[in-house]
Amino acid sequence: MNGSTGERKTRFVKGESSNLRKRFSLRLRPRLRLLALRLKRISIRSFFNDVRTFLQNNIRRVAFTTFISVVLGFCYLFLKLTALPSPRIVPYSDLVVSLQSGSVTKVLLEEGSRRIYYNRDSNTVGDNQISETGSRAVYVSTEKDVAKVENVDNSRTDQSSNLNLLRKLSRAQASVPEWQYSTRKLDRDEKYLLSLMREKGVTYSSAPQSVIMSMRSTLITIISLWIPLIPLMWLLYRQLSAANSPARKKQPQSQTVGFDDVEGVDAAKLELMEIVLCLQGAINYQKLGAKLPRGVLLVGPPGTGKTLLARAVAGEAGVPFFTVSASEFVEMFVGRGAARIRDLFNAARKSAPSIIFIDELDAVGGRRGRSFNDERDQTLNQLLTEMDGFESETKVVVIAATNRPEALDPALCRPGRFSRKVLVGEPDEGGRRKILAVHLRGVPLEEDTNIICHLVASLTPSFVGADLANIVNEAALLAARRGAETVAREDIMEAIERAKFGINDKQLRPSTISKELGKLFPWMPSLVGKNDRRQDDLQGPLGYQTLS
Ligand SMILES: Nc1ncnc2c1ncn2[C@@H]1O[C@H](COP(=O)(O)OP(=O)(O)OP(=O)(O)O)[C@@H](O)[C@H]1O
Repeated sequence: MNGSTGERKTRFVKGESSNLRKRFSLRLRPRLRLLALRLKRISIRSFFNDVRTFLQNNIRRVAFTTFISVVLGFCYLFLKLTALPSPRIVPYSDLVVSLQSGSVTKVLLEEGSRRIYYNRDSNTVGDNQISETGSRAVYVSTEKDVAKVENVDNSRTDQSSNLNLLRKLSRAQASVPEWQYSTRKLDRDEKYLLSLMREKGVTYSSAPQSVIMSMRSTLITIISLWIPLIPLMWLLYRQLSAANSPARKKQPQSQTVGFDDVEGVDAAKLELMEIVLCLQGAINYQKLGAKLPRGVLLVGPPGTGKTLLARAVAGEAGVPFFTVSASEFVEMFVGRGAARIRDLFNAARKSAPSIIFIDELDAVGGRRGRSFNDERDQTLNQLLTEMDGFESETKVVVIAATNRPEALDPALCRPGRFSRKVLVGEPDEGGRRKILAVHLRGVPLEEDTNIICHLVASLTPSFVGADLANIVNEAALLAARRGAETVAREDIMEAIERAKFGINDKQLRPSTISKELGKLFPWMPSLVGKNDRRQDDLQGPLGYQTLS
């Protein structure tokens, strides 16, 4: 019986180990093979190349991180090397009681602080105090330990405990501080303390804190203060660096847009033409004692071409053009927006004659005192000051655009600032025709451009320049989707329909989408084939199978 159970056991163990081996071969082997393959593919040279390119791209960050790590490393080393066993901190009354009992041997009064260090005669220290002190006061018990060791040695009852005690003793001696106790001095008690020490014949002296120790405590204070401040500093740094980044620094742009590119806003064009002529010096306004208009405010609904007009002014005048959106001045930190306005105007003054264009002026030019946003008010004040600060001969014109002139602070619109307001309204039919002609310039049409312009202009009342530009673009895209060489009338009609009513249901039908996708990606038979076959309830949410 026993033999058979033993056999079964060995068979069972064998079976288990073979199972394990199977599992190993099934799970681990392929993985190991894959890992080996991957490791083979990684060449050391490419790895070093990657590291080099990473370092080249992030040299500043790497240098900064290394510097911080080295500094922290040094701090750690310094703290570690200068670490001394600290004395036990006790209440002031303990010092007085010890002095009275005559157990104090030596006292040091630290200069420049209220700290007092003292030592006691260890023979008079009670057992209860030793246990109380814990790890810090192991040194207090050194002599007692010696006595204990001797006793234990004599009796030779337990050699291992003897060894343990010896080890403990050596560790204790290594951590013996110069001063056993430390306390804080009480105000107006020096006289009593001194008289008590004299009376008991205690050795006392005073000394300044050692340089290393004062450095150590300063370092600890700095580190403990800075660590919680780091996230805040990081936030501040990011804000400031974002504000001062080269991308944000205003560079003048040379414009390639001219008045020929802006149509349907003839009255506004005429007004601005005068400024162009003044900047070019074609009109001698100074001879008659006139001043160059400081600011021009373009007012009108969105998409009517205000930005385009401002660009055209710069393009026609051939002067540097500084363009900003007023929302760029809205900063988190008080004073940053104002500083950026100052920078912008300084840069424009340096490259005068020049044009500054501020888009969406209402973002900073809203009435002051309406909100608690002090930062915005400061930015606006700075803008007002800068516009006042132009000398009469400085040829810098500020053009601003807004859709909400009623929201602007009245101080912005007074003469000398944005005194000239130019309305850029919705174009009439003739205007729309001209705008379409501008945008159809580079588009190959099946029919005559004039006919298309007339047709589209008549079908799009209340459309602005941006809408018309969008219609032309959509039509071209639809034609490209068809694979056509030219834009047909149908494409334009569909683009108008889309602009007016959005993309309709008919176009969104699954079959339509699959057909369109099939046309766009004819090399994907899976897409075309499956979609043609599967127009039933098994289709995906978009009416076609997934590409995978
Ligand atoms: N009068 C126009 N002539 C030609 N193109 C125009 C005209 N108006 C608008 N566009 C087209 O619309 C686009 C957007 O126009 P733009 O940015 O100048 O409008 P905006 O009035 O400044 O709008 P917003 O008030 O929203 O900033 C232009 O890039 C241009 O293609």
